[in-house]
Amino acid sequence: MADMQELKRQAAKAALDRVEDGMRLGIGTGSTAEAFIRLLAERVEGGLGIVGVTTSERSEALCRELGVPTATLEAVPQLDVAIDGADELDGRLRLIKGGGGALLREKIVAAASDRMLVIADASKQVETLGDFPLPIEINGFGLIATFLAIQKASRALGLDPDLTLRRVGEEPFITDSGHLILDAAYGRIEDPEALSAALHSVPGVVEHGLFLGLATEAILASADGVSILKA
Ligand SMILES: O=C[C@H](O)[C@H](O)[C@H](O)COP(=O)(O)O
Repeated sequence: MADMQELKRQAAKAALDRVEDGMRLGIGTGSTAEAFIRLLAERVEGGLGIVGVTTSERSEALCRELGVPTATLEAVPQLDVAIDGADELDGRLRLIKGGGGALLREKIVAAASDRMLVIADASKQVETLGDFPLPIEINGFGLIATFLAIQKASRALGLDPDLTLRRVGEEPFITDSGHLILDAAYGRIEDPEALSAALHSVPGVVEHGLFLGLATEAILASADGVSILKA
């Protein structure tokens, strides 16, 4: 049976088949996106001409190391396709992202792209989102007030998440954009659209990891091969 990393690589490989010469690519973050970057670098070395806009300092560093050409989103503000992993996805291509803390840039890049292609091992597909704690990127100012406001907005929807400030060792995790992350364990999110609107109503929330109406296709790899989900 194929191991998890090999499944990620297979999904990434199938995504690479959709990349054409001259494309402007949004390049995601995480272990699956990293597998994609490594394969992409081989194609670039073989002469494929693309430009990538990365979604994290981590992906940017890997692209530079491997010779994948990148540009800023300021320089290339419209992209053909964003290719990125996910922490969870449902049958309607609604996603939870941000396990690696890159959700804000990932969402900006996905929204700037004509299409968003999700690459993942098939275990990421779920019936109902919410098993994976939802990452919520918040401003550091008024952390406790924002924590309480998220709790209140969630409770108004009948949800009572466990909220945990993400840390690296003893220190709070800081995103590439200088914010904090609260991981919100909801259990089941029956109405992601309502939760998204509720979270956006909290001023201290910069962005959350629910990606709704952004993904256009998912490539899911399992031991049985690769399957495609379309929006
Ligand atoms: O912030 C990180 C991203 O949203 C990742 O794309 C997500 O966490 C999936 O990562 P992985 O491919 O490592 O499972």
